[in-house]
Amino acid sequence: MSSPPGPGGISGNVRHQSPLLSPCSPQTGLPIQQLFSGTSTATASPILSPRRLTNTLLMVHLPFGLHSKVEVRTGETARDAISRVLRKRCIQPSFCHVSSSPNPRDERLDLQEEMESIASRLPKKELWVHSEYLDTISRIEHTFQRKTFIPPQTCDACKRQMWIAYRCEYCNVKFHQRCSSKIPIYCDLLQRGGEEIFNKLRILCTNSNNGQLAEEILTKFVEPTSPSVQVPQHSPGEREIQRKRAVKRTQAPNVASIVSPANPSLPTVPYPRDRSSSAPNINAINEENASFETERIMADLEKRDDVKIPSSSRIQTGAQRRLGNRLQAMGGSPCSSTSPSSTCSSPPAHSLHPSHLFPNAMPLTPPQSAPPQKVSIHFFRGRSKSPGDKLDVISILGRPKSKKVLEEWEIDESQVTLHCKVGSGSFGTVFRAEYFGLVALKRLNVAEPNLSQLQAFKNEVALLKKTRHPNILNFMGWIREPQLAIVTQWCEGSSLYKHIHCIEPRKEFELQTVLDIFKQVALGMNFLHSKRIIHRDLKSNNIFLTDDSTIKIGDFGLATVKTRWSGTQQNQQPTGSILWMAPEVIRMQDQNPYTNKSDIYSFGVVMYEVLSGQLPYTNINNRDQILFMVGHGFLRPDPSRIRPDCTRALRELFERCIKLNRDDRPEFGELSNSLKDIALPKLSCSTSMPNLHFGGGGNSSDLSIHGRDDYALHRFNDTHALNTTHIGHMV
Ligand SMILES: Nc1ncnc2c1ncn2[C@@H]1O[C@H](COP(=O)(O)OP(=O)(O)OP(=O)(O)O)[C@@H](O)[C@H]1O
Ligand SMILES: [Zn+2]
Ligand SMILES: [Zn+2]
Repeated sequence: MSSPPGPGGISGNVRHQSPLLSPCSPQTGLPIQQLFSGTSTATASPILSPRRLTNTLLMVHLPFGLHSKVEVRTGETARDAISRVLRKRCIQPSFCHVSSSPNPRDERLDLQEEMESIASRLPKKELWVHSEYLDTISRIEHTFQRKTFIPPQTCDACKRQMWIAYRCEYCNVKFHQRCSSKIPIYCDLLQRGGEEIFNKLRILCTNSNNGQLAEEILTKFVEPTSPSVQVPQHSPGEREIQRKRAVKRTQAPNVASIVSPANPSLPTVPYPRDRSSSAPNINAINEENASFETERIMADLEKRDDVKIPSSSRIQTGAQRRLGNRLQAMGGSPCSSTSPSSTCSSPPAHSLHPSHLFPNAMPLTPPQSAPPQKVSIHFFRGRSKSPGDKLDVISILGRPKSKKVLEEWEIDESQVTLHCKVGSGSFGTVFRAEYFGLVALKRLNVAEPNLSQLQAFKNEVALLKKTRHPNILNFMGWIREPQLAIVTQWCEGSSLYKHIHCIEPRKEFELQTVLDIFKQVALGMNFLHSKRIIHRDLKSNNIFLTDDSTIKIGDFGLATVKTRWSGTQQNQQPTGSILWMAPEVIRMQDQNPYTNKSDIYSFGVVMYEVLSGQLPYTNINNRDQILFMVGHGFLRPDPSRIRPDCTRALRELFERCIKLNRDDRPEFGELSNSLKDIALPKLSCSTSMPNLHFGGGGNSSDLSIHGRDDYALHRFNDTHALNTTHIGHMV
């Protein structure tokens, strides 16, 4: 996999300028002062140098307000050490220089020098990587506006048509809300063009270390009509665009006035920039213009001997090129340097490069040290919203009330009549309701979903739509306002949990019924797994028994929502009910411990509930102790509690499902077949184990919070103690 370059970077298949090379490159023609690029030097060979760590860390301040700690390694040059950090963040080293002060105009450091000796001279152990150039042409955050596109346009991420979507006012990247995780993290201001960027680049040309770069870009992109550049013949359409663009230029404000030398720590160029100074121009002509310009410049650059254009760029479409940074042609290194000291050790942030946008796109997560708000959902508020506006579902997904257009499977809540609250789980509250018949409406506990939560919700809804199976609870739609909710088929017959643990007098299923329940659950789960859906919360509470003796599995899907909803806790702590959690889920050592096999484990616990008529570990009042012991394999549901008429084959299946090592557990397909093969003795139950009629216990008062207190004890976050005398089985 080739790693994506950062702003101004080039893609991985281009011969790169190693940071090991010296600063004077005849190949690129870049100025000598660009210390990060250059030709080879005899000094500093980190391949041969010993890599002893000195235990010293330097704080390195990076462009875009990022920062990072850099390990000082014996024998490593500053160029190698800092390049490594920059590439991780998809920032092109050749556009940067380093100094020991926050002022970009202060003296630069010689990057041939070893980090160790530089560090010894720095009292505060701090370095600054400056790039006035990058800071002028890009920034870390976009400014998104929700827009209606008439006629529809193409999403830059998924390439599908879009009518209502988002567009960055500055770089013109446009995308469906659902595609937001695939757009680049850096906003490419050159995409917008215009007088402002033109002026800034002009100032850079004369005043900055990045002067030559700025000039190249200025002549190649922003000022195509400059006399130094041959302008190819445009079509009549292009000429019209050029004409309109010229008009726009004359109207654009003179940004020189925003340059403020008042603060001595700031350079005399707009650094940092003031972006509120001019109204953004987001008209379509600009977009088209950017596209023509980019394509023309790319074609022009391709003819140059000293510039290597990545082949991926040649086959890009106009839209991709708009997103891709034309600067990639101007020299620099790909992320995947051959230098052993400059490989990317962590997933890079988004860059402007199109290859980053499309396949293998990473979620829109800021680099570790980036201020989180910069890429947060708050950019989706748009400027037109009043400052006090709360970010809620409506503001993100909202449309004018008068023109309510429902999306696929979306239900208008005014069409639903709520009857009563049935109960609440870890991530929502369930209501019995009426929507063309009885339904269950689950309102999700989320007042202010962030973008990834909303996205997760929509993704989950897309999954729910695929689930049509007799043993899977029917999904009927979702509700946007006033609160995110899902609507499913109603199960009058109540859950397996209530049948086993709550409804009095306690009844026990006939063994044939037990087998039937297991078979149906296994069929439903096998179907879910065939659709690549992991339930993650399979338990007797989520298995419903209907009047016609059919089992329905509910509460699957929304799995991502279940974990993401808990925000930053996501990967540190399992959420939900602990008794059904597989040991590997409890341990949470993997990034994602949920697999088909963790569902199988949960099914094993359900088998235990049905076969023993009780919950596991009811003798242990301490939840942490249960977690610790189950997680380490010291405790498991006690097979000796299983009813005596249970066949050996069934018992063995149960024991396989709860194996500590998940590889030792079966899949639901195999389990289904094994259950089919189980033959029961003719007289399987005593008079103390009456058959259960699925329809029993199913009136609306039974459906209230009946049994919830009992059940709540087993939730992960509950602090009550358990108080029964049955024992768990120590392994
Ligand atoms: N489709 C349905 N028909 C009938 N009752 C339902 C339906 N869906 C949920 N319920 C009931 O509503 C209550 C709350 O369900 P909910 O899914 O919110 O919690 P849970 O499954 O117990 O816990 P969690 O969601 O944390 O796993 C439960 O008692 C459940 O049996
Ligand atoms: Zn899209
Ligand atoms: Zn942008």
